[in-house]
Amino acid sequence: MMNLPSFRLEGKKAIITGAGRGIGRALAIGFAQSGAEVILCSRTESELEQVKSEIEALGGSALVYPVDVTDTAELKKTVKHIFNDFQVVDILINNAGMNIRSKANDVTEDEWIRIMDTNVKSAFMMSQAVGIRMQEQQNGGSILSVSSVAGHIALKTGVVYAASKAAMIQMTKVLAYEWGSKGVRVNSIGPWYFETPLTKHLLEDENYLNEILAVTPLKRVGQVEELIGPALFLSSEAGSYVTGQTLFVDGGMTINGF
Ligand SMILES: NC(=O)C1=CN([C@@H]2O[C@H](COP(=O)(O)OP(=O)(O)OC[C@H]3O[C@@H](n4cnc5c(N)ncnc54)[C@H](O)[C@@H]3O)[C@@H](O)[C@H]2O)C=CC1
Ligand SMILES: C[C@H](O)[C@@H]1OC(=O)[C@H](O)[C@@H]1O
Repeated sequence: MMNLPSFRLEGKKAIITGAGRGIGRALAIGFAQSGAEVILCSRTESELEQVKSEIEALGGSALVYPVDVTDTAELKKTVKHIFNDFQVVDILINNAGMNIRSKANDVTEDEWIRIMDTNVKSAFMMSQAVGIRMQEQQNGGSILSVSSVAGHIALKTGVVYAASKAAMIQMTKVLAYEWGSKGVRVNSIGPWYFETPLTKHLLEDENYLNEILAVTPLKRVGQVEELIGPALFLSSEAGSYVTGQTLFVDGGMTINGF
């Protein structure tokens, strides 16, 4: 008889950034339904309160910490506040992100700063602030960043966005390398298209959607609920010997078969 690994999160505390809508909201609800006490972070308090209400209606537990993750001082103060309230945090999900889909010829310095600050700097600063505390915890912790297939192959969704997501993949490897001995696992997931407020307008364009489906072996875009399983695997005991990896959740898109 083998000890089957658990995907359950009872007794675990999980911080999720960008938890107010889209992928972050789905992961927050899914992790709460898996037993975790979820700590909801994003700029929009009203969205977070709505997700908190949804989680509580399902019998789960959630707390709201509004924060702009691009403001490092505010981010560090919020993380300190969270640890004062919880003492231990077991899981961090770096999900907050954005995109401005400019062609390379048209990218402005402000666009570069906004995308890199939101997608990469915030993920590193959160990982550092939370990871330093996780290294002091008896059971370490798990950090999961939401990258993208755009960090692995060329897309037409913006060169700066792609660079930011590639940076997250490499950051994942080096943090895993440095923190493994302290029991902190660091991984990322790389989604292809999922219907969220970030992508809804794109996926409503029939021609654009057909282009996506033409390169997607499963011939459909993802549903945000389909990210919960991969995220749970990497964040729970079921993924206890996995670190430094990026799991592409992409309908097969990155295999580029012909
Ligand atoms: N939807 C998709 O097809 C894909 C999304 N992704 C990534 O998944 C993550 C979530 O994307 P979606 O849910 O689609 O986007 P979304 O736009 O629906 O949600 C983004 C979330 O991040 C939060 N956020 C943005 N800037 C913030 C800031 N400065 N401080 C705090 N919170 C902030 C927003 O409030 C929102 O809750 C992003 O990192 C995105 O790059 C990756 C691949 C595909
Ligand atoms: C697959 C990409 O990550 C996806 O493409 C977009 O246009 C959005 O920005 C999503 O991130």
